[in-house]
Amino acid sequence: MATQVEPKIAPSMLSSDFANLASEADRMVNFGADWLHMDIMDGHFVPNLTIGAPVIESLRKHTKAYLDCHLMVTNPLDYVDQLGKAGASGFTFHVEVSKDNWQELVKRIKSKGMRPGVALKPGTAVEEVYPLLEGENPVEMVLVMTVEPGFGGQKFMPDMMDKVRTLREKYPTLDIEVDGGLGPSTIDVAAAAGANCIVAGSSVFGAQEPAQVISLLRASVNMARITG
Ligand SMILES: O=C(CO)[C@H](O)[C@H](O)COP(=O)(O)O
Ligand SMILES: [Fe+2]
Repeated sequence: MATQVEPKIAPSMLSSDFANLASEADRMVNFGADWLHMDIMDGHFVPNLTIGAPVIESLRKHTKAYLDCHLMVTNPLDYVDQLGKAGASGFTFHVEVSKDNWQELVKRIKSKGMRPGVALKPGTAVEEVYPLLEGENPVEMVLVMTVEPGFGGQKFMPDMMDKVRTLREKYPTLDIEVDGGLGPSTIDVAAAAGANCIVAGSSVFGAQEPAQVISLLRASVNMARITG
């Protein structure tokens, strides 16, 4: 369906060469990335361990880019202050671990100058995020996982598009992000469902011409916005 929201193409730095993170970030911005997607994992919420606030702080010294942080951690509240200080731009926590404290989380995220978002795993019903969009202090983005969180390079789950469609119908101006298995062969269904923020790791970093993939992803979102 047609959307008024702008496309945001966010290469996932999980697929970058972590030993050269600053130059990888520059390369993606020069290729046309709007955001850089930073996957923060604690080895507990997901069976993988990646980066945390010290790496965000180091990267922030080298780039002005919007750092779209996806927190795959069991205790997101513990990360708010350090990530705010480190220079994160967006802070997206998982609904599965924040049912009891999301209001406090959102307030703290905003008070640290970051943009709050909520993510949901493939097995989580879309209705779970409604309260976070309707309260006094709503989140500003919903991230619909299209793979099980934890690793890059997995297969896109088309069944998740029902969640995207439902959210887009209910919230026409909401930023809806899809994450996992997005690339030239899967973008059209995600864009048609109403996703506007597109995370892509292996399809961008593994491409011969990453700039072409980024521009194709953007074109697909724009086309869906026009044709609805
Ligand atoms: O959150 C993630 C994994 O948990 C990543 O952002 C995601 O998997 C991106 O990688 P790819 O595009 O290769 O699937
Ligand atoms: Fe992610």
